[in-house]
Amino acid sequence: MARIEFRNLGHAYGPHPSAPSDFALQPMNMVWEDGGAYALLGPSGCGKSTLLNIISGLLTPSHGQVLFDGKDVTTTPTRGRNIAQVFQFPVLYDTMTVYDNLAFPLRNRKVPEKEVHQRVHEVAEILGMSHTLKQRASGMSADAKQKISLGRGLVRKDVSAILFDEPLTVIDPHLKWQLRRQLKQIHQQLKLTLIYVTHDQVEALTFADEVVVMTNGKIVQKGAPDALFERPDHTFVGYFIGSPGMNFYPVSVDAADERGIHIGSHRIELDPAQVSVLKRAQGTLQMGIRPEFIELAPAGSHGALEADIWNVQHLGTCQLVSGTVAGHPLKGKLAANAAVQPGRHWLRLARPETIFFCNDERIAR
Ligand SMILES: Nc1ncnc2c1ncn2[C@@H]1O[C@H](COP(=O)(O)OP(=O)(O)OP(=O)(O)O)[C@@H](O)[C@H]1O
Repeated sequence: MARIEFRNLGHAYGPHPSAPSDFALQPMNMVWEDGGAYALLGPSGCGKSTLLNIISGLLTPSHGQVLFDGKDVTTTPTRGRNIAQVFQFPVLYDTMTVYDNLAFPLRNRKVPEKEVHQRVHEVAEILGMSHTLKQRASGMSADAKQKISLGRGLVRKDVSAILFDEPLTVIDPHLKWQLRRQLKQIHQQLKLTLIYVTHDQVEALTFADEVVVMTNGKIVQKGAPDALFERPDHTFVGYFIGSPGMNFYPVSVDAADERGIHIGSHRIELDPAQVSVLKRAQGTLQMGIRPEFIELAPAGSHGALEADIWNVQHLGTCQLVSGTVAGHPLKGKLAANAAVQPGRHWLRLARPETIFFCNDERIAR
């Protein structure tokens, strides 16, 4: 396994890039630690495949360097990088048995048959495929074939990293959940460097130790799943992670007011320390609060505003309320036993978990 480092690495598909929008991947410095389990999460077109293809060597970056354990591999082709890849759709030999498919990457590297036998059985056991080893791949379901592809990615112990590009797309939802857990276990047992590309936050958050969130060719945060939820560094992370995502409100400050801020024409009281951070910031200010942290509050109380709630949905463990506050949309997850019905209610929006952003970047929590 390897430590992978990007040094000022970026990529533009067209010639002579100048503006940030010319880059599919904005120049960045970044380290993927040896043995780390990473998820690369972002919407379609944000640059995930470009980044993965640069690591695997399918694409040479237009800017900067890629290093594996300190060695510059920027122009080294894929076969010289010792990378295993698992794609969205099964890549295997239909006419071969499951055993021979799993053994292929090892035999290709001239691994002794005894070791092949041991490793194939180990991986088949982990994936729950031991009973199918003698079957031909051709007659198997799409799920089973993709499991074989996963196995082919996992079978070699000597790879620098294993790259997964949305590997569970064709898998049935129940099996998806099982496989995600298996992949996590495999990582814990084997300590492989795994990079898992997905646009599905549940997949990313359950699989990875560290989630790397991308938008518009830029990494906006790299962190543990709970950090992304509790302390998003960027409004995009607040919006993209969570279900529903964070609520955002535009904020203005008044030089003479040390204890409050405004959302439109509505004043909300904050701690003076928070107000002073906002006053020093130069740029567009926003307040972000996750639906999970909103609570009912007494009329006119500290940190609260009056909201117009037009829908209450009982979800068993909580009540999902939808409405508006100060003319902006609001989603809140209130306690299952909270006394709430459609109508006007005071809600506490400024809480210890509330985040303030300036020009989309977190400046205070
Ligand atoms: N071969 C190419 N030539 C020109 N532009 C490209 C090429 N491949 C990708 N792009 C552009 O680069 C940007 C990033 O694309 P990329 O495929 O890396 O995103 P992605 O996050 O992997 O998206 P998806 O999840 O849809 O695969 C997009 O704007 C895309 O249109």
